Amino acid sequence: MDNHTNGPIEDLGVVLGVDGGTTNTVCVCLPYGSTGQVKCLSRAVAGSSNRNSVGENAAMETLENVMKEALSMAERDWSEVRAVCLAVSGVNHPSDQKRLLDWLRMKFPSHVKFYVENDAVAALASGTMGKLHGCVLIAGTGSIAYGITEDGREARAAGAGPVLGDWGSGYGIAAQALTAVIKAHDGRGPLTRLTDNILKELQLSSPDEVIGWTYADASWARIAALVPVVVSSAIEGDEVANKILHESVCDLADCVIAVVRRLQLCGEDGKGRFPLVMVGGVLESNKKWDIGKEVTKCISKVYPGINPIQPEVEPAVGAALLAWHMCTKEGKTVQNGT
Ligand SMILES: Nc1ncnc2c1ncn2[C@@H]1O[C@H](COP(=O)(O)OP(=O)(O)OP(=O)(O)O)[C@@H](O)[C@H]1O
Repeated sequence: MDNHTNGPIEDLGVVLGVDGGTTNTVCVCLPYGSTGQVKCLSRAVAGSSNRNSVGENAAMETLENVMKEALSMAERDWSEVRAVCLAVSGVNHPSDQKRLLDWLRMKFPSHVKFYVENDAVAALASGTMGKLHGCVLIAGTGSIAYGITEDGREARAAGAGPVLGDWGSGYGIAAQALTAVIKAHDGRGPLTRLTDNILKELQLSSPDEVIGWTYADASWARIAALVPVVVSSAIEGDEVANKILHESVCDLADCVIAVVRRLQLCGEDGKGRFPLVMVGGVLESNKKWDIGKEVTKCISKVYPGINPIQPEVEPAVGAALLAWHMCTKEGKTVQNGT
């Protein structure tokens, strides 16, 4: 996005990038033809836009409102939009994409360019500054690995929810820790410091109360919030917590390895270099038990050419950069008079 001109910047309109999650939806507005560093004109936040969680109508209403708000905060209107990238969780199938594309076409003038994808794509673009090549691993409440080759072949692993094998996610780690507490209590498993540490965190006095706590509200994010307790228990030397974390590291690494293998992102000899963007609270660095670092170590035993990247911008900016790149390509076409 570097521009080496010194004169006034011509106003060429704006692009919108939307990162639509299960909890939050973020929309950023970037000036098209902006210079130097990525500089957002505005940033708006709304609730869930995952149609699987809130239903189709509510999801679309959220998307429309968040784009409207970002435009209004930037003092722009719909007619100035050049391109829109919607990267939304729950977009898993071409029919999901088509529904959103049809909807966007009704909202915007016909010259506007659209790009609709799963939210993992925006996370990848946030680490590669809009270039679609490489792999992204997301480990937050849930987990997913997504990869794309320079010629546009895509693959993903996990991301289907905890019931369908998203081990290594925040939910996966915390659910195993809670299970270990119950097993230790009823004699099926070894004693573990997780018991005292989790009881203290939840302000409960006995493992029996943990059962009531989980039934009271089994939302994935509430359970997943216990991961830092598992990490601190492992740092204290607890074997059960350490085993849970080591197995989770392998599960997360397996997701990336499966995607890289299917796409041959490292070339046929497995030694080529490729960007691996790492996103999500579980991969945040902890000095004494760094899950993200252990995952990259594990992957690099199989694929030594990984280039781990912690993005400096948020996924919504990644989505806006994808929209921006789409315009750039299109801009060249327009200048050529086609
Ligand atoms: N320091 C830490 N070390 C390890 N895990 C952490 C740390 N801080 C937060 N977490 C975990 O990160 C997870 C939340 O991450 P994040 O905010 O990226 O997820 P999310 O956006 O809610 O979920 P998703 O990406 O699945 O939509 C929780 O499981 C939380 O316990």
